[in-house]
Amino acid sequence: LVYLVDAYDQERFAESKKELDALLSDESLATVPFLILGNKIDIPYAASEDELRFHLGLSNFTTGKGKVNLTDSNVRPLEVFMCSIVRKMGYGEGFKWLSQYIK
Ligand SMILES: Nc1nc2c(ncn2[C@@H]2O[C@H](COP(=O)(O)OP(=O)(O)OP(=O)(O)O)[C@@H](O)[C@H]2O)c(=O)[nH]1
Repeated sequence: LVYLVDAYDQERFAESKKELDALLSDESLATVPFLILGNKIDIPYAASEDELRFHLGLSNFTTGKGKVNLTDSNVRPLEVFMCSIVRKMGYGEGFKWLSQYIK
């Protein structure tokens, strides 16, 4: 699952968190890897990765970038990557991270 959040639209972080929480607690998605993309970082004052993680309540839930083997762990892969769709940057790393969990 790829969840794209506008990192500049801070007023809607609470709404984003609510939607994300609903997806995270959906039983039919329990084993689905989650890639959270924080978009629009080309705009000054967009939230940083840490800020976004905090506002989405993910500070203690991300499972690690790079190659992390979670096969026997019962832990759902979840990571935050910052990106700018208009600048064509950042999301490649995110999708690469995600691809290791797709069989
Ligand atoms: N600066 C910037 N603008 C972007 C980027 N990606 C998309 N946009 C612009 O954002 C606008 C659409 O984005 P949103 O308004 O967030 O679109 P949306 O998700 O359909 O809208 P909501 O459902 O209301 O959240 C367009 O004008 C895009 O050009 C980006 O990486 N940087």
